[in-house]
Amino acid sequence: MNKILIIDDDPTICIMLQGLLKKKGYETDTAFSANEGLKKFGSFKPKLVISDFRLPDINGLDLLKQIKSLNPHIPVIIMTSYAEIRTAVNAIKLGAYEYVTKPLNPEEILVLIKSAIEKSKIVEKVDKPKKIEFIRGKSPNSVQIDQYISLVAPTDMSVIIEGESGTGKEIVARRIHEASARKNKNFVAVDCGALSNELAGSELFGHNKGSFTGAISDKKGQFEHAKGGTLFLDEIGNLSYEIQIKLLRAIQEKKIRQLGSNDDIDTDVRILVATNEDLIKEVNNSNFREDLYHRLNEFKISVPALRDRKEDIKLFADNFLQLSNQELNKNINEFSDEFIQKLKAYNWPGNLRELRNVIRRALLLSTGDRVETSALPPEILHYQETSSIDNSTTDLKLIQASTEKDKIIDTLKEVNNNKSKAARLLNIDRKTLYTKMKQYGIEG
Ligand SMILES: Nc1ncnc2c1ncn2[C@@H]1O[C@H](COP(=O)(O)OP(=O)(O)OP(=O)(O)O)[C@@H](O)[C@H]1O
Repeated sequence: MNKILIIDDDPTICIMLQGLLKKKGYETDTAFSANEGLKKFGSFKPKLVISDFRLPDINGLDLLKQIKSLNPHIPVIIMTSYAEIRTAVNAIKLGAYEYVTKPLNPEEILVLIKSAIEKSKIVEKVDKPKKIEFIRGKSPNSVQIDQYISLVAPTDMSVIIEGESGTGKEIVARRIHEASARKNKNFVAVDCGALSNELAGSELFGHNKGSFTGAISDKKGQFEHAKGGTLFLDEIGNLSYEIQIKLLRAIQEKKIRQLGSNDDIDTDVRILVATNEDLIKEVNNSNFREDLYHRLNEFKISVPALRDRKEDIKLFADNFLQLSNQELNKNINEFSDEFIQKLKAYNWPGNLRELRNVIRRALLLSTGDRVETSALPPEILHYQETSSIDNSTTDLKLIQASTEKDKIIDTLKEVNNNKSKAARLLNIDRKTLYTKMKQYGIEG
């Protein structure tokens, strides 16, 4: 039976989820704090964790990091409020499987849990990739990505795929693999964002029994699993300098060495990497090796943010509606015009992942034969009024506030939410930064 650990300090949520999951045949356990959750993680050995973001002791992101360092393959679903969507996006960068917004929708949870557990079984077995539903956009940006994919796929070139979280970088990588001569071999995706130094070495290159505490048996690395196929390294900027050196050697010499071994193993993999940082900046800051950067940068694809391809929103929304209809066994086939207008007005910090989630949830909440704006979360429904300013406004104070807010959000993103760094770059003190974040409703 599949075991699920629920972590939330709100007993009502725990009881609700426990009841729901038990009915569907899952075995569950609950914890009311992160520390209790970590303890139960060791003893209960769940197949999936669903955790609140706001916990009384450790915040959800730190808990996620700790869980991932114990088991990088475990799917973790983070529960959050809509106002915390940027944090949810960060959770995805750190390897969370998905986020769900409160109030929880039971059907949404069940659909996510089912697909997360199925997907984690695929990872365990390192199966052939599942056929993916890639939606081609029509905007000039999207058309160009498609052209780049067709151009680079048949070659064996390494590719850097850059773009914000949720823009579809992994899907682009899978598409490159599927259009390449390696398509009948494995596509192996490794989330480097969630790996500690030691784990990264063993995950990528494998290890021999006894090479470090906890290495109880020999283990093949993902390089070997991807033999003949494609290795996709997500969040590449997160790898330590030491691992970067090993990776460079693996690419240059086509040889790897398992941790604790003196023997070389030949490799034949195509490397695709993704990043949502500016890798050049990381090279200039000496966080990323320049030689590795140039090796990887044989070709670069920049996947645009959804807000920069708004012409595609209707197309993506229609496709996600069809997918959600299948997933949820529903049959609602259109949106009201106002619904689409609201989608176009919003700024989509979580990009396509957020759009897909919003559509799935809207479908769940819809009872008529059309999806109406009432099924939108308040953040999107009221976006124009609260979060952005009309281009035609002449109110200088409003313009100044909006620019300031955007600058703070961008800077925080740039420095991975490090408040001290952000304050320094913005030339204000930390206290002022916190006051402004509170004033503009920016989640930290
Ligand atoms: N072109 C596309 N066609 C269909 N679905 C897409 C497309 N691009 C993105 N998506 C959807 O958005 C979700 C996020 O995509 P993906 O995981 O590839 O993004 P990412 O940029 O790799 O995210 P992260 O930076 O968080 O790893 C996918 O699960 C998929 O549902």
